Amino acid sequence: MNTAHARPVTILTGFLGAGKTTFLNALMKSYPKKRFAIIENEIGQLNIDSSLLNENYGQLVALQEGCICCTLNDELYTALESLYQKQDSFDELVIECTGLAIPDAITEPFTRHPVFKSYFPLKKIICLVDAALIEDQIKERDEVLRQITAADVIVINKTEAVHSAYLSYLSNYLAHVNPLAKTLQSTVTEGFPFEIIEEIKYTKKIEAFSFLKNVNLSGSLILGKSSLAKQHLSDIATRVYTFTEEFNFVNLFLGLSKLVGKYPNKIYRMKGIGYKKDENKKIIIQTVGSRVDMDYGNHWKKDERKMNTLVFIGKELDSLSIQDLLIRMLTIKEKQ
Ligand SMILES: Nc1nc2c(ncn2[C@@H]2O[C@H](COP(=O)(O)OP(=O)(O)OP(=O)(O)O)[C@@H](O)[C@H]2O)c(=O)[nH]1
Repeated sequence: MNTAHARPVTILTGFLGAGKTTFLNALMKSYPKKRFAIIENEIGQLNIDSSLLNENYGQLVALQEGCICCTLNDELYTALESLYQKQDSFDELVIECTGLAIPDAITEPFTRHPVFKSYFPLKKIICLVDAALIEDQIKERDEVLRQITAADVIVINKTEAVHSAYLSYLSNYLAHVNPLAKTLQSTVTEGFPFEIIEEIKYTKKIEAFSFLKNVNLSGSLILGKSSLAKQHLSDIATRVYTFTEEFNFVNLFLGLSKLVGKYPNKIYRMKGIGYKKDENKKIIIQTVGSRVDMDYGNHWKKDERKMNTLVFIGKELDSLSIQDLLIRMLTIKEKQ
C-alpha cells in the first residue's frame, strides 16, 4: 500500500439538526480545489441530505434507512470498497453520520482494518453541537454524550442564539466533558473556523475516560455489533409523509411551529422538501427543537416529480396525529 495515495477520513458527528450538512457545504466551499468523497448516512428511508448538499463533491455514497454505527456497519465496508476502486476521483473522505450515531463504533475500518487503515487514515472526528439545545440533548439521549467524548474538535454552532455568558459556561462545560478535544465556536454568518480545525488531528481516547470504561466498550462494539450499539435506536421512529397537493406554506409554518413547540421531546427533527407550482426551486422545510425554517434549495431536476415530502424523526410519533395536521395545511385537502 502506497500511503502517498492515502485518502484521509473525517467523521462528522453531532445530534440531529446540529448543523452537519451546513458545515459540510461550507467546508467544500472553503476548499474548492479539494475533491471530497462523502458518505452520507440518514436514518429515514429518504435521503433528504443529498438534496441539501452543494453538488461539488467528487463522490457521494448515500447510506440510508439505518445507522452506520450499527445496522448499516456492513454497508460502510461496502461503500469503502467501492470508493477504494475510485481513488482517482477524490482527495479526502468525509462521513456525515446520522444525528444518533455513536462515532466510536465506526472508527474500526480507519484505525484497525489491515488495508483500509492505511488507505483511509482517520484524520479527525468533528462534533457539531447546537448552542441552545445541547445541554437538554445530553440529558435526553446517551448518544449525544458519546458523540462529544469521541470528538477531536467540538464546534459549538448557532452561537448567535445564546448569550455570551452562557456560551463561555457551555464552552467550559464541554471542555470538561471532553478535555482532549478542542472546543471552537461558529455561526452561519461568521462561518466555521476551518483553518484551526485543519490543524487538529485524531487521537484515540476511549481509554482516557473513566466513565466510558464502565460502559461495555468491548471489541464487539467497535465492530458495531454489541447490544448497546444495536439497541440505541430502538425507541426512535421515522415517519415519511408525501403529498402531491400544494401546501399553504404560511399555514404549514404556523402548524409546524405549534406542533414542535408542543412536543420538543418527541419530535427531534423534521426535514422536508416542498414545492410551489410556479416555483422552479425546491422549498426546504426543517425543524430543530422548537424552531421551524423554510428556505429555497436547489432547482427541481427535469426528471423529478414535484411533490411535498416531509420526514419526521423522534419518539412515539404515531401518537401525535401528524398526518391529520399536515392534511389540514394543504391548499386542497387530500388523503394519502
Ligand atoms: N440560526 C442558525 N441556524 C443554523 C446554523 N447552522 C445551521 N443552521 C440551521 O439548522 C438547521 C439544521 O442544519 P443541518 O446542517 O441540516 O443540520 P444536520 O446536523 O445536518 O441535521 P441532520 O442531518 O438532520 O442531523 C438548518 O435549518 C440550518 O439552516 C447557525 O449557525 N445558525
